[in-house]
Order: sequence, then C-alpha cells, then structure tokens
Amino acid sequence: MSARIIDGKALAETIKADVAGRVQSLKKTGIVPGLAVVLVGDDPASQVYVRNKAAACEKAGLHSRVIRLAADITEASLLDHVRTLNDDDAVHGILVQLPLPSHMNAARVIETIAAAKDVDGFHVSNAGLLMTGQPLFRPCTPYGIMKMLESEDVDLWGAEAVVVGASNIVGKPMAMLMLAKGATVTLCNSKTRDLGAHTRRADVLVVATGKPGIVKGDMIKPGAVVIDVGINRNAQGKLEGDVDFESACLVAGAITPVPGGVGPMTIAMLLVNTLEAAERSATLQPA
Ligand SMILES: Nc1nc2c(c(=O)[nH]1)N[C@@H](CN(C=O)c1ccc(C(=O)N[C@@H](CCC(=O)O)C(=O)O)cc1)CN2
Ligand SMILES: [Mg+2]
Repeated sequence: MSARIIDGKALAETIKADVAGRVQSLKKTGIVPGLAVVLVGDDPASQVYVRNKAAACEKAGLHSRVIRLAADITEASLLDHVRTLNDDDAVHGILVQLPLPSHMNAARVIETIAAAKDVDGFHVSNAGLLMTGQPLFRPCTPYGIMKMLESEDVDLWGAEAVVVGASNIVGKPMAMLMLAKGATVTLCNSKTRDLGAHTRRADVLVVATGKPGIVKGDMIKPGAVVIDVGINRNAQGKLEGDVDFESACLVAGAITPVPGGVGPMTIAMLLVNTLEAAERSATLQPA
C-alpha cells in the first residue's frame, strides 16, 4: 500500500486564486485589504516566512507592510508599534511573527493586537470564541488543515481524531476545529504515555511537535489520514516533518508531504483571514 499524497501547494494556489478574485470585488467598493507583519530580529526561517507572506499578499492584490525591528528592541517599543497599527484604518490584519526574542512576553504582545485585526487568531478573545463554537479568526495552520481534510472528503463526524502536540497555535485550535465537526478528539502532549497506543486508534492523525520522526509507520492505523505539521531541517539541510514519511506511506491512506503540505496552506489561510477582516470592516463603514 502506498498513501495518496495530499498536495497542499496545489490547494493553496486554488485558495489564493479565489482570494484574488474576492479582493478585486472588494476593491470596487474602495477598500484594499491590508496586512501588516511585524518581524522582530533576524531569525532566518522567520525572514523567509515573512517574505513569502508579503509576496503572497502582493500576488493576490492585498496591500502588505512589513515592519522590521531589531532583536534588542524593548517590549514596550514593540507594543507601541502594534498600537499604531491597531489605529491604522488601512491595516485590516496584524500579525507578529513568532518566535519572539526571549526577553519578550509573547502572550502580552499578542493580547495587544486588536482582536478584530488578529488574523493569526491567537488573541485570547479569538481563542475563546473558537472554543465556544463562534470563531472569528481560525488560526491559519489548523484552518488550512481543515481545508485539506475537506478537499479529501474526510468525514470527521464520529471519527477518531488524534492530535500530537498541544501548542496554542496548532494543537489546541486543531482539536477544537475537529471537535466542532463531530470528531472524538484525543490531544496528546509531551507527557503522554505510550503515544503509539493513541496514534494507532486515529482515523485522522495530526502531528505537530517539532520532533522529527516522532511518528513512524507502526504507530499509524492502516488507511488513516496523516497530517504532518513539522518543519525540521536535518543535518544535510533537507526539510523533514515530524512523521517518518517512508514508513508512514506504507500504512496511511493519505499523507501530507514536507515541504509542500501544510506550510503553503498556512499562508493561503492568512490571506483568507485578512480578506475577511477587510470585508467585515466594509460592512461597518458608514454609507
Ligand atoms: N505569527 C505567526 N508565527 C508563526 C506561524 C504563524 O502561523 N503565525 N507559523 C509558523 C511559521 N509559518 C508562518 O508564519 C510558516 C511556516 C512554514 C511555511 C511553509 O510554507 N513551509 C514550506 C517550506 C518552506 C521552507 O522551505 O522553509 C512547506 O512546508 O512547504 C509557511 C509559514 C511559526 N511562526
Ligand atoms: Mg508541509
């Protein structure tokens, strides 16, 4: 058996093309959707992601602004930049690229972003809305994964879904989104005993730990849909996921590759969230 490969890159292109069409319609009302990305420091991976976000915005017709700040900027100064963006009507979406330098309190920074512009969906208000089944912004990576499952016609109603990794930006919102679609969700973390006993029950398995190869083929239920969120660079400089792709392919029914799986969907859903923030702002404007 060899798993079907879920092509996140292709699906992301389709979604971005749809966004581009909706942007053109919105522009006819005089509104140009705008995204501001704040990058603190010079982490090489973050620089690539931020560049890719800006390029994707421009290609789809959104306005994008990147605010690059030195690694040693104070948290107070970063918060001032965020507040200025909160007050800027040309900016519909704001995100602060993570991780932040260690002298900053990321939670405090995220809470300073206006919840109505929090296109990452990380603000406590947005996390709470998601948890209570009334999402405003869904965090981009789990949102992208839901779109991939939808494109594969995966029925979550009554399915066993297992998420490995309980971060605020992927694991926890992922669990909430699948729960809302009727799955029975198990959320595993770094203290979980006998991880394989959980993963082997999964019809849908999402792995987001940052630990390369933590899930191997013998931990997967035959025919399962496996979503690999990990992006790890190995000693040869090659990207690899959290799932051992070779052994997993022999058992899974469908699997996302790394690269070309979840990553491109994260950026596509950021455009969707930014466009929708701008569309909402249009309905709030006086006639
Ligand atoms: N504020 C945020 N910070 C971070 C987020 C986020 O959603 N919001 N997620 C990640 C990084 N990230 C987006 O910011 C991101 C990571 C990877 C990709 C991607 O397209 N990956 C490619 C491979 C790219 C490469 O060659 O390195 C792939 O998987 O095919 C997009 C976005 C942490 N920070
Ligand atoms: Mg991927």
